[in-house]
Amino acid sequence: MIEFTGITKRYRGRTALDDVSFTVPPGSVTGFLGPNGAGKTTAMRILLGHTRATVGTATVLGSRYAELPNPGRHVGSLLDAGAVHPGRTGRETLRIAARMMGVPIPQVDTVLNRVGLTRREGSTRVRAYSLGMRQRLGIAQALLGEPRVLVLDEPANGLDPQGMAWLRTLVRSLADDGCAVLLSSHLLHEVEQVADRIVMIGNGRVLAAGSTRELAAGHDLEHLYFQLTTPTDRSAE
Ligand SMILES: Nc1ncnc2c1ncn2[C@@H]1O[C@H](COP(=O)(O)OP(=O)(O)OP(=O)(O)O)[C@@H](O)[C@H]1O
Repeated sequence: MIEFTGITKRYRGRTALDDVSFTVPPGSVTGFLGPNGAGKTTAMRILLGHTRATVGTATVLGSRYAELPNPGRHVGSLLDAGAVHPGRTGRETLRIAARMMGVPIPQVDTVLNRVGLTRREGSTRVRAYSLGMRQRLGIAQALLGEPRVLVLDEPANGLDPQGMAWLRTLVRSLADDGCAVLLSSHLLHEVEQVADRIVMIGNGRVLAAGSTRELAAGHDLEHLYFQLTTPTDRSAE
């Protein structure tokens, strides 16, 4: 379970999040939607203890992330797939993470296999990875500790159509096994297919939250999205 309660985040007078409250229940996928700059990554960074909220609390499994013993065993996250040492191989990257989390080393090959990276790709330095391969490695790292909560920021970035279909199946099966999954994306059609619930934010505020079916209400998510989010007039900037 993930719980955001009254989260406000201000950066030098600019409000990135404004009194944001929502939950992500276990056994579900919650799609986190909103235009560029809406505050999705900021909310996830606060949840994962990368930055502090100005006001409010964000908890995961009932505790603040920093208070969880060995958090990687409870919460898997993918925030920036590019933030991996380029000189290490995928397998080395995961082995280091496994040692830090106290995860048995054979689990490294299990997750590499689960994300569809071959043995050869696992032995390749990350600098030679495509965007999609980096994304898969990031997802492998998120899965390493067999967490009950997953926080994935735009995990479909760079994945080809097969990769996106694979990601949908993976995320669905994790939720069906009881995981609470929070997944941000701009790919409305993808989210519509996999998410049980939607939280839509704009300008740092929750615009809509509820079951995907109820929110789409006979239309599709894109319809709702355009109804709720007013595009910024960039020509005026
Ligand atoms: N470290 C920071 N310092 C100042 N402002 C920041 C910082 N991080 C984010 N912001 C601002 O907070 C707001 C929300 O940004 P955030 O990255 O959370 O949006 P997002 O919904 O994830 O966007 P995108 O879809 O483009 O990834 C933006 O106005 C952004 O410029």
